[in-house]
Amino acid sequence: MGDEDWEAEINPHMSSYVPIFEKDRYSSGENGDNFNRAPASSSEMDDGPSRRDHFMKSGFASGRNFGNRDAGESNKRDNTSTMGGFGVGKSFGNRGFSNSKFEDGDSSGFWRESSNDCEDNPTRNRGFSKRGGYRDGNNSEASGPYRRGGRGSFRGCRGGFGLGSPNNDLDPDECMQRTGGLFGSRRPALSGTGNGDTSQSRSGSGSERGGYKGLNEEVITDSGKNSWKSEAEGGESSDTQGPKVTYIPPPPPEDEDSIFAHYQTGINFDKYDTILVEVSGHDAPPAILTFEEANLCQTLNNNIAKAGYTKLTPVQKYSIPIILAGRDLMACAQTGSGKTAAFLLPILAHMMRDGITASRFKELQEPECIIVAPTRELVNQIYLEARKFSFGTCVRAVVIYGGTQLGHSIRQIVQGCNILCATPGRLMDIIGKEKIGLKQIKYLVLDEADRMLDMGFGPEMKKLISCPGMPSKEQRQTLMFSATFPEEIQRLAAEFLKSNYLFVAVGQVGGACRDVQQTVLQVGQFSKREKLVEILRNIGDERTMVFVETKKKADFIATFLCQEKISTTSIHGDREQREREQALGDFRYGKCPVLVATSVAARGLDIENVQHVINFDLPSTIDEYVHRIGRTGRCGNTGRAISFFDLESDNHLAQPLVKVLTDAQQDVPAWLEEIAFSTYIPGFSGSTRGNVFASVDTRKGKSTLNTAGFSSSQAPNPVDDESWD
Ligand SMILES: Nc1ncnc2c1ncn2[C@@H]1O[C@H](COP(=O)(O)OP(=O)(O)OP(=O)(O)O)[C@@H](O)[C@H]1O
Repeated sequence: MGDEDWEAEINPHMSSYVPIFEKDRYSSGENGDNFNRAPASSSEMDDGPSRRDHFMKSGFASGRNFGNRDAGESNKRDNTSTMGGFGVGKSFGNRGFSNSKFEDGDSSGFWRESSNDCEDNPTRNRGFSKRGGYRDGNNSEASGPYRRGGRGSFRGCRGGFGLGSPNNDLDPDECMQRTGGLFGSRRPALSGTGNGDTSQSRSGSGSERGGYKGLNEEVITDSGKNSWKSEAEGGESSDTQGPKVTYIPPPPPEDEDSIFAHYQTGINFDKYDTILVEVSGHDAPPAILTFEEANLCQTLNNNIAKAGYTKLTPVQKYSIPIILAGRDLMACAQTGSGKTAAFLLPILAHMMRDGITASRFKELQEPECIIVAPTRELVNQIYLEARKFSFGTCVRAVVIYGGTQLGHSIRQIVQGCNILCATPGRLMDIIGKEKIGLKQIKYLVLDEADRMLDMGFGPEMKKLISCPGMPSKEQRQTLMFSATFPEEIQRLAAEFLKSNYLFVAVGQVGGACRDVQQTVLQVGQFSKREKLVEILRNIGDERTMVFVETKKKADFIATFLCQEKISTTSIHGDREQREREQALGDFRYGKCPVLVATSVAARGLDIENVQHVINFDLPSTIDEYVHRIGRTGRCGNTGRAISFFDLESDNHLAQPLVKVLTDAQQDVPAWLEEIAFSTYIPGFSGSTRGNVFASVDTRKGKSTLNTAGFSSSQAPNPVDDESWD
């Protein structure tokens, strides 16, 4: 089977640009292997692909203070149902006008996009350097960071995107020929093996390239034609097809300072305590209030202290004792509120208590814990957290994910593996290759569980739990975490969990983080770019993520911003893994303050000091919106989210958006309320687009009618998955 969301099934010659500095760096080694280092170390702790943000910085502290919003609300510690005062949202209709200064810009300066998703316009005053770099009409290659960002950052731009008219679109095949020619001479220099081909994002047929594809996800076949390809038709495990992926991610730094580097909690961290928590299910153990109460071993406590954790977040207060008590758990808590540690710490505590044998080299490893998550960067992040908290213990965490050399994954595993962090496709591959046995599994964790169980990954997860050797749900502990949990997905999840699982809801299930100041602007399609530039110029150098709906648009907008001399990089499923990690690194470490991303970057990524999220395109579901804006305002820090609402295409989101804004006590523009009312359907129970999140544990029966009068939520529309592959 294939890999995870990030896996692009896209023609090799349509992969994205490689920034100049990357090329320079890679080409300095004979095979670029100064970057693609083999995992030579035998250290048990030294494997793992990529870097993490290691800066110690004070949190972003500007923005609104919601200090008094939750006043009087408090956690209770009932065993079965613990309620506080959160979520007393205003019903919509009672909001005034937004004072936004960005209301509905005009269309001047608009530069019309082709409706052709391929966006491969050949030329119009645009030429490209041999390496695919963007040149403007004056033939002057952009310099500095702009040059880097602009280097062919728009895939279609290799054939010339820029100001091309919609009628000038290249046929995808032609585009690929062009780009193939351009990149043919470049790629060998990047190869770790000298085979001249490092592309991890090849279209559908590659052994590791295509990876997992959910139903209806876009695939561009070798012939260059888009096609819809089900997971059964190809994917990562088809080793015989296509060129091998050779990318070996660099190991993360191993010094203690780097391992424990963290950013500061923000001014609103203490306000987490005022959020309502509801625990449902029978015989829930009481919450703990301090780390000491968890009674963890000394090494774990030391690691917690070194990580800078002094106080539990609500999801940790409730989840840790539940997991320590051996219960299955479905937990839903707002973005950036510490769900990762909420499952890692008790699992590690159990492992330490049970005295697992130190891992050692073995051809077949039998980990005690498997953690799956939907994107490569997210599993890598979870791995780094696991490595941090298991520091100084004999527990060995390993990460494997698609887009990297399979042999590298195997080498990491055979050195010893207690906790395996994996994307689904690579995990299934490794299981198929009998490098991982499942008999010892005691903990199965689904992070971003609603995503892991939806129609994209659900079948893969079902396969996982039915793999030979996998202990039955009665025999293992299954833990699910997310910030959103649509009802339908909750029902599916029950199949994975013991019937007496507990459900923890911190705040409103699916609610947005209140530390994010949300603004919705009415901006028509043709005014978006101008508005974006205006906003980014106002923002200055503050770290900003710009979400767009498609991979191609991500490149397009990134290139456009580079033209505007705004240092930008991009991340999406069509980029090679090395490029994605480079882009994320450039963003994390401040080389590029703007990251244009598809929804692949919407979930889980914990990047320090992201101060703004801009939804250039609104996503098609409200849950996706909640995850996207959750890239800012993390861990008690404040952030801002600005969303462009296009009357032509976003009306379906008006109702749930008003609901989310209201619940998070944000201003709701009058025009948005009007649209919400005009599109209001009594008894509305959700559609595949623009649905409203569930508000309770589904075992309680019908979901609670929320303040806006809607009730249910559904799995993401398959169409949305374009940006996830
Ligand atoms: N108790 C704590 N004290 C201080 N920092 C914490 C604590 N718990 C978590 N953090 C930090 O908060 C940040 C966000 O945590 P994490 O990534 O686990 O959030 P999350 O709830 O999983 O978010 P998302 O829903 O976006 O995946 C991380 O940098 C983490 O190290």
